[in-house]
Amino acid sequence: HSLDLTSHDAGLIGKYVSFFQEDAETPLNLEQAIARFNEGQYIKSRSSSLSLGIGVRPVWIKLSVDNKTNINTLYRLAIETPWLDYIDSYHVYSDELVRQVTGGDGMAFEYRPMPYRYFAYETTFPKGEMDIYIRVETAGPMAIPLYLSSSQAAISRDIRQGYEYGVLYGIMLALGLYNLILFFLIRQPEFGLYSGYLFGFVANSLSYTGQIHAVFTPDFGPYFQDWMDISLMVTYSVLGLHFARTLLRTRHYAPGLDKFTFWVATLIPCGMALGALLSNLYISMILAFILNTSFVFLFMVLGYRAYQEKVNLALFFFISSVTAAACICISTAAVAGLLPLNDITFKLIEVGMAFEAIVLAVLLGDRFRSTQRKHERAERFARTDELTQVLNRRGFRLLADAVWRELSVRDNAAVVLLDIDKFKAINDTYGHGEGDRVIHEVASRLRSVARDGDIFARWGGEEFIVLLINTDIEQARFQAERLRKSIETAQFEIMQSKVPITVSVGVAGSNKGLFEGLPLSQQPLEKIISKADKALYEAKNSGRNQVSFYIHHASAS
Ligand SMILES: Nc1nc2c(ncn2[C@@H]2O[C@H](COP(=O)(O)OP(=O)(O)OP(=O)(O)O)[C@@H](O)[C@H]2O)c(=O)[nH]1
Repeated sequence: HSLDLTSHDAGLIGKYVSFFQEDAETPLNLEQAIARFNEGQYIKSRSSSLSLGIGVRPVWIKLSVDNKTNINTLYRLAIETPWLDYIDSYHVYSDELVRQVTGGDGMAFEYRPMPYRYFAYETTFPKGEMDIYIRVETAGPMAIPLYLSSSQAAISRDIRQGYEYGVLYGIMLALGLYNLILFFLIRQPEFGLYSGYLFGFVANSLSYTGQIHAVFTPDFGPYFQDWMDISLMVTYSVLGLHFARTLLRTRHYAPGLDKFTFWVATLIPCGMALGALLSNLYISMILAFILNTSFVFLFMVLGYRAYQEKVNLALFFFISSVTAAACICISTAAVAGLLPLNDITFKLIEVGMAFEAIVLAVLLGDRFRSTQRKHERAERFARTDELTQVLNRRGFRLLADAVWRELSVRDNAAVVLLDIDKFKAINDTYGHGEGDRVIHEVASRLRSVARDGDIFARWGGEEFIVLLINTDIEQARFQAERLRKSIETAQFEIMQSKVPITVSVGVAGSNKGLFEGLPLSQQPLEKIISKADKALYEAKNSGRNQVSFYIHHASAS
C-alpha cells in the first residue's frame, strides 16, 4: 500500500494512508503508535482526503513512501486545513527516527518551523521506503487533506491559489469598497451594511484560512487566533442579517420574522460576549456556529418572504442565497467528512459568497436607481404648483436664486408680477371650481407667451411672476405688454358665457446693468420683486388691466 514516488508528482494522497484514533485520555507516543500499526489495529483510508468529523479523538496516520530511484527529489508534504491544533510528523527510515516536525494552529506562527499558513514542510526521500507517522489533534473539524507534491508542483499550486483567492477576495473587496463610498455619498444604511458584510466575510475567510495570522499576527498565539476567528465569523453574520432586513424592508410586511432576525443577531453575540468575559471559548464557539448556521438559513427565509411579497428583484436575492447556502453546505459537508474534500469543495464557500455578492450588488444598484427616481419625483412635486402645473413659489426661488447668483456686473434682468383683476368676483359669481379653471387657463396662456429662457411661476393665489433674464427695462416693457394683451384678448368661457378677464402688471428691472444706480448683480432679487409688487399696486390703483413700472426716485422724470 506504499506510495510509489516514480508514479506520483502532486496531489492528495489520502488513499495511501492507514489511520487509527487514540482511545485513551493520555496521548500515545511514537513507539506505542507504531506498535498499534504493527498489530494491525488500523483502518485503511478509502478516500483521497481523510475527514473524521468535528470534536473527535486525536488521530494517527501512517504513510509509506517508496523511492525506487537513486534520485533525491525535493517534495512538499502538506495538510492544507489551517485550523488543526497540534500536528506532529515523524519520519522513520530503516527503523530509525530520522526527522520530526511539529506544527499546527496551537502554535503561534512565529514559532512554527515552516513558512506556510498551514502545516507543510519540504522533505526528500532517500532510496527505499520511508514511513511517515503523523499525529493530529484538534478541537475543530478533523479534516486532513494530505498533499504530497514535488517542489515545482507545490510552487505552481501556491501561485494558483494566490490568484484564486486574489480574484475571489478582489471581487468582494471591490464591491465592498464601492458600496462603502456610495454609503458615504447617499447615506442609505443598506449600502454600509452590505460593504460591512463583505469586508467581514473576507476578513473571516482570511482569518480561518490562516492568512491574517500568518501575515499580521504571527506572534499572537492560538488563543487570540481562536477568538479572532469566531468574532469575525459572527461579525459578518450579524452584518449580513441586518443588511438583508434593511434591503428587503422586512419590517413592513413580516414584522415577526424581522424581530426574530433582529434578536438572533443581537442575543447570540451578547451570549458570546458573556462567554468572552468568562474566558469560555467553547460556549462562544458553539454560539458562533449556531449564529452562522441561522444566518445561512435566515438569509433564504428572508429572501423567500420578500419574494412572496413581490419585493423588487427578491427572487434574485432568494436564488443567490440558496446558491450560497448550497456552496456552504457542500464545503461544510466536505470538511466534516461527508463529501470528498478537495480544492473545489474547500473553496466553494468563497465562490458561493462571491456569486452572492455580485447578485446583491445588482440589487443594490436597482435600489439606488429607484431611490433616485423617488427623490426626483418628490423634488419635482415640491417645485410644481398642483393646480396649474407650473412652478410654485419654492420652485421659482430655487431656479431664480441660481440664475441670480450667476449674474455678472453688466447683466440686465427684470421681474414681472401679474395679478388677475377682480378675481374675487369670478369666485363669487361662478364658484371656486370655475375660479380654479380660470387660474389654470390664465397660467397656460401666460406660459405659452413667456419666452423659453424666462422663469415663470405661480406666485400665489391669482398672482404670477416672470423673471426675464438678459432683458433690460425697455425690453421688459414690451414683454409685459405682450403678456397682458394675451389675457385681455383671450376668450374665457365660464358656464357657457364669455367672461372678459384681464391682468394688472407690475415691472421692475435694470437698465445698462444698473438698478437704483447700483449694479443689478449686487442687489438681492427680493428687492426687485418687492419693487415690481409696488408697481403692480400702482397698476391696480390706476384702473387695472395695465402695465406699471417701478421708477427710482433719484432718476424719476
Ligand atoms: N378659485 C380660487 N380662488 C383663489 C385661489 N387663490 C386665491 N383665490 C381667491 O382670489 C381672490 C383674490 O381676491 P383679492 O385679492 O381680494 O383681489 P381681486 O378680487 O382679484 O381684486 P383685485 O386684485 O384688486 O383686482 C380671493 O377671493 C381668494 O380667495 C385659488 O387657488 N382658487
